[in-house]
Amino acid sequence: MTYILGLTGSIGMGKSTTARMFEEFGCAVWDADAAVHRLYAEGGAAVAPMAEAFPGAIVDGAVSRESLKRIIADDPTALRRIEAIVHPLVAADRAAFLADIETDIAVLDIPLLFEGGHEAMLDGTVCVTAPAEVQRARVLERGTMSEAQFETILAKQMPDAEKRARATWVIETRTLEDARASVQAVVETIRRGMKDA
Ligand SMILES: CC(C)(COP(=O)(O)OP(=O)(O)OC[C@H]1O[C@@H](n2cnc3c(N)ncnc32)[C@H](O)[C@@H]1O)[C@@H](O)C(=O)NCCC(=O)NCCS
Ligand SMILES: Nc1ncnc2c1ncn2[C@@H]1O[C@H](COP(=O)(O)OP(=O)(O)OP(=O)(O)O)[C@@H](O)[C@H]1O
Repeated sequence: MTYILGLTGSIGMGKSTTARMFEEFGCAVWDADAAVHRLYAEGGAAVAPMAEAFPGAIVDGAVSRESLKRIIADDPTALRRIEAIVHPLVAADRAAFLADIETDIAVLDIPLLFEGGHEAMLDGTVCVTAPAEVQRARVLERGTMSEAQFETILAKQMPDAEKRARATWVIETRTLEDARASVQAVVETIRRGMKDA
């Protein structure tokens, strides 16, 4: 039996970094953002439907994130239409990953886990968190997003406090050492529970 653990947290809270730690402890990880990257790449399943809905978003046979960000900035309702195309394709990618699992724990890194109503398919959830000013500084330091783009994404996400309240476990991502210790504790708790069950 595989324990299916959802991993979430708001933008820049440390999901990808924490997901790699779960890998270090022997969990298989599926990353929703990485799935979107595959779908947007040349030959990816999202290219044709996106080309139909947003012809201006296609550059060199792939969906361009830079173009999409401009489209969303001009028309915030575009994000919903993008999601309607992308999310069913992401769900199919996730189902293919889950069909092939050989580890005792599978981690699904899903930015919009609670917003998307994915809890029913999960055995437990982890929310990664850091103070709001740390989050803002991390996202803006990356230099891939303007302050306005950050605000648009943030406004669409469930507040951090609500995510923390809904999660089975909360992991603070202020330091790598503390986060790694928390990941280890979660993995051990799950493995103990599986042995007892
Ligand atoms: C808006 C886009 C173009 C921004 O691309 P960019 O490369 O700059 O950022 P990236 O994809 O790494 O997203 C950064 C973070 O923003 C947040 N975010 C992304 N998409 C969304 C969304 N639809 N709603 C709320 N938050 C989102 C997530 O926390 C994500 O980790 C891109 O995220 C996109 O095409 N999103 C629509 C597809 C989607 O819903 N993806 C979410 C994962 S299923
Ligand atoms: N435990 C931690 N201690 C210190 N810094 C961290 C920790 N976790 C993540 N970070 C830093 O925070 C930034 C964001 O981390 P990461 O890319 O993992 O977040 P994310 O939630 O996956 O982001 P996004 O939602 O944008 O995809 C990175 O610069 C990373 O180095």
